[in-house]
Amino acid sequence: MQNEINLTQIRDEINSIDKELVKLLEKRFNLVLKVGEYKAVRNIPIFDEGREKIVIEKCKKHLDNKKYESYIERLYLQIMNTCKDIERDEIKIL
Ligand SMILES: O=C(O)C(=O)C[C@]1(C(=O)O)C=C[C@@H](O)C=C1
Repeated sequence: MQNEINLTQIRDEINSIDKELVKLLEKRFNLVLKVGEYKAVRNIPIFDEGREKIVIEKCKKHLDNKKYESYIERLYLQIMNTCKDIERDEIKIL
């Protein structure tokens, strides 16, 4: 059926975008770990509210369609929460 073929094609495209997203997220995680190490050796707190606001504002500006702004905001809060978890879990300064 035409509709099923179309669904498969769209899902293939989603799969390939997910592949790129995961690769980029992994790069982001690796960079965040470097920030975490920098902070750990200097005793700087992981959470930086001002930086998180800047990240969200910058990301919203990258959107072509402003109707997604609040979704990008929520998604980035979640991404940064996960990044903070990674910093807490992975960085062990003895
Ligand atoms: O830039 C930092 O200071 C980070 O630790 C990275 C990051 C982020 O994921 O972008 C994570 C936690 C902070 O609250 C702010 C930003």
